[in-house]
Formats: sequence, structure tokens, C-alpha cells
Amino acid sequence: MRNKFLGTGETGFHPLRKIRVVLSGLKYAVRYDFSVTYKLMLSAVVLSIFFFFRKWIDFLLLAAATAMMLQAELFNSAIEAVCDFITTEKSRRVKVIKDISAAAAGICILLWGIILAIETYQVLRLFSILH
Ligand SMILES: Nc1ncnc2c1ncn2[C@@H]1O[C@H](COP(=O)(O)OP(=O)(O)OP(=O)(O)O)[C@@H](O)[C@H]1O
Repeated sequence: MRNKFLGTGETGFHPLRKIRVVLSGLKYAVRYDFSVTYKLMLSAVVLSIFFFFRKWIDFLLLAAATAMMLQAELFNSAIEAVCDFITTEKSRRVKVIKDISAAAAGICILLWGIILAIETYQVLRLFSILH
């Protein structure tokens, strides 16, 4: 793929190829990282309930939190992969890099968890109002 800043690689705009790259990255994350898969599944269950009941504010809030969590998980995985690509030897520098990356992901996961808990409570209230 052409690097627009360095002027290297292929020219042209290929939206389909971009979508394929995005799906490929998501496939790696979801297939090989169970901690991403189960979080996405939890969000999907609650999101589909809000979608069904047309609770758009709750839907959008949880969707935003899920996107933020997924983004943090993906960046964390990419940084870990770069570290492991450079060296699999024990290294204090690698430890610092991975720990900082994990901390960034952890903050986003914590916020996602809080929002998921609040929204799950909303779902339970929704059902108790119906029955
Ligand atoms: N090469 C290394 N040298 C020193 N410490 C390391 C090294 N690799 C990993 N660690 C330590 O182990 C922790 C976990 O790293 P690892 O690459 O195993 O991530 P992980 O537990 O698989 O994370 P995730 O669940 O997000 O994929 C790091 O945060 C770091 O403290």
C-alpha cells in the first residue's frame, strides 16, 4: 500500500482493499484473542437488545464504549506483536513498552466494563417494566 507521507508503494485509492485490510485485522484480533472475542460477544448481546427496543442513546453509548475498548485492545495487540517481532528475549525495555500499552488498554477496558454494567442494569430494568 502506498505511504502518502513517504511516497512509497502503490498509487491510487482502493476503498475495497482498505475494507479487506480492516476485516483481516479484525479477524486476527477476534480469532486469536479470546479476551477480545468474549468482550465483543457481551457487548453484542446488550447492543442487540437496545437495537430491538430502539433505545438509541443507550445503544450509541455502549457502541462508542465498545469501539473504544476494541481500538485499545487492537493497538495493544499490535504493539505486543511489534515487540515480539523485534525480540522474544526477556528485556526490561520490552516490559516497559508492553506494560504502558497494557495500561492504556486497561483504562479503556475499565470504562467499557463500567458502561456495560450500567447498560446491563438498564436492560434488566427494561425487562422488569415489561413483565
Ligand atoms: N520480552 C519480554 N521481556 C520482559 N517482559 C515481558 C516480555 N514479554 C512480556 N513481558 C511481560 O509480560 C506482560 C504480558 O505480555 P504478553 O506479551 O504476554 O501479553 P499478554 O499477557 O498476552 O497480553 P494480552 O492478553 O493483551 O495479549 C507484559 O506486560 C510484560 O510485563
